[in-house]
Amino acid sequence: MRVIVHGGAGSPPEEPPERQAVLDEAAATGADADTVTDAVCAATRVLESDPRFNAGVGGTVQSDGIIRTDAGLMTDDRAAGAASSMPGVEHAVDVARVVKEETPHVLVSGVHAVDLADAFGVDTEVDLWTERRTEQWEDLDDHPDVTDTRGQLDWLREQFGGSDTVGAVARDGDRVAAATSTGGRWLALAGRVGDVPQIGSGFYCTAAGGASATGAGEDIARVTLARRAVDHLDAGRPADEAADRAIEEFADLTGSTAGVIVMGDDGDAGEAYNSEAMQTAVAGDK
Ligand SMILES: NC(=O)C[C@H](N)C(=O)O
Repeated sequence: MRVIVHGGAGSPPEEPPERQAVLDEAAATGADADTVTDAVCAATRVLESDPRFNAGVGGTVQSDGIIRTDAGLMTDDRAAGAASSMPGVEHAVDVARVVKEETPHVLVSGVHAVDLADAFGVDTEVDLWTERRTEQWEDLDDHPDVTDTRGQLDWLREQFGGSDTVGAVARDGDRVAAATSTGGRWLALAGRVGDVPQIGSGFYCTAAGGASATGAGEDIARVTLARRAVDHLDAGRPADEAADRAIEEFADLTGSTAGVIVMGDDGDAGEAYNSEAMQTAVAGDK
């Protein structure tokens, strides 16, 4: 089992060695799993539980002061599941897996996704707030009036941002899986959903390989970044080149910043980003 993980594209992170150690642990945990789906879920769960990353515990806060999580998961047979806008759900990737394996759908959102999580034994009502997020929220000069949507939007445009999303791609022989999980972007409008749970944008997978994207979610969705990277694998390009080309196309089309990890044939792992930083880790045998 070969696994690559990322901890989000963005500005240089605080505590890079400590973050790298968690990414290494996530990749190694995934590489020990029995199936590619178990691998990407296990790797992602490690990152969702670590407060340094913007996924699960430590996710970003939306404009109404609520942390909501999103995730997507896809395998080489084009089976996919995603879940979005879930308050109190640490392991969003497990809910994406429930959607993929237990429902006829590809995306379930909001309180209904939380109910689905609960029905299949995924923990809900988890406290996702960390010290850092509490301080960031309390340090704001003012807080938006949640009853005034237009006023909130004007206020948000000044504050909006985000990084530290997580993702994993695994290959074992012919089998491939890709997963991405996030708290979204800092102070996005309540209910905003980014690229992460959208097939082809935040995650994508075919028999040729898989990809997990991170960065400015609205721009990633506009160009379906993960799909672009996998299309390059499908065209026979090695993983690093597939990732590079996808990011070049993304930058040309949007002028924005993002990163992508890719796993192609025989556990060929690649990555590219045009943000200032993106930490990754690779583990397991080719
Ligand atoms: N940090 C990120 O990668 C954010 C994520 N792509 C989103 O827009 O929700």
